[in-house]
Amino acid sequence: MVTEDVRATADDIADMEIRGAATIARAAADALESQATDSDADSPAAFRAELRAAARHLRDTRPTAVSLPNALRYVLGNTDGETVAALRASVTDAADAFRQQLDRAQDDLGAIGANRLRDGDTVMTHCHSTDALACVKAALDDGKHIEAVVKETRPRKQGHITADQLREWGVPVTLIVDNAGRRYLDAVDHVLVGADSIAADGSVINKIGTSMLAVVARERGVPVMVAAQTLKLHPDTLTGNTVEIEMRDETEVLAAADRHQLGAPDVENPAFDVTPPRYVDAIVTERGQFPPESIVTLMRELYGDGTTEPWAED
Ligand SMILES: O=P(O)(O)OC[C@H]1O[C@H](OP(=O)(O)O)[C@H](O)[C@@H]1O
Repeated sequence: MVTEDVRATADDIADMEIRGAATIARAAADALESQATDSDADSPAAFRAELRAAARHLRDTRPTAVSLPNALRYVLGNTDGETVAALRASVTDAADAFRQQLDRAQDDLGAIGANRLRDGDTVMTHCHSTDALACVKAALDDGKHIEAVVKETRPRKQGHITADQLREWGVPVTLIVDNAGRRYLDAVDHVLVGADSIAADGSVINKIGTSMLAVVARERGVPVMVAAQTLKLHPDTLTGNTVEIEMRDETEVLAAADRHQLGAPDVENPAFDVTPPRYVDAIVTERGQFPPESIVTLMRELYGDGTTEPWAED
């Protein structure tokens, strides 16, 4: 009942062919739309059940980036109608509106984040975040000269994607290994990262290594700026739930051939870590920039006191 298209998108998210919290959210909305378009359900109840099953299948791919369930919630929450045709049209409209909101949020966030960057500043990045890069792009569009020190970001080296994008925009880039982060902090004006989830207490859940970078940035007196549209706010944390940290396959850290050489050490590969709010100077959203401790106010305004799971089985 879940279409091939949805299964393929879910596989691509799980394998990180589709990655980055905002991009995952967009792909999830696209996939629900394609489920609705391809559905041959003969009753509204059957159509809704299919859509929920598709959402569950997508939801089960990666656990940490809250943009994924938030996207599913948005589309399912705006699905309405008395007939299959009306339901189908409402899913398309919801997916469209969601994509537009995503683009607008990133543009608005970029303009706000750019105000923190002065002409001649150098930023240090970790991983690849389209929200973070939107701030750099807006600063460039304002005519500012920005340079970047880009951390490689083991084990999957998403820093290469960041470096490519920045070079394309004409930003001078210095690529460094993760362990060189502290050495280069004295040469930068900001640490600029994205987020996969923001907790109600202002903790930032982002690519593994972010917390270590933030702690040494505080020690060196370099401000840490987190670019995260409100889609990254994790409503479940309002009720005390913690954010699950994805553990990925050990072969991303130790290839099978090397494992053979080394014997059998225990390998752990957490994809994300938690940076406590005291190490973060500002969370930049499309609704303005916030000290991390005050983000809970915005979260309550947008999500109320918790969330529903509209994909749950009847
Ligand atoms: O939404 P945008 O800002 O593009 O990305 C946000 C975050 O998503 C990425 O996770 P992964 O590479 O999918 O594990 C990085 O942790 C990045 O900071």
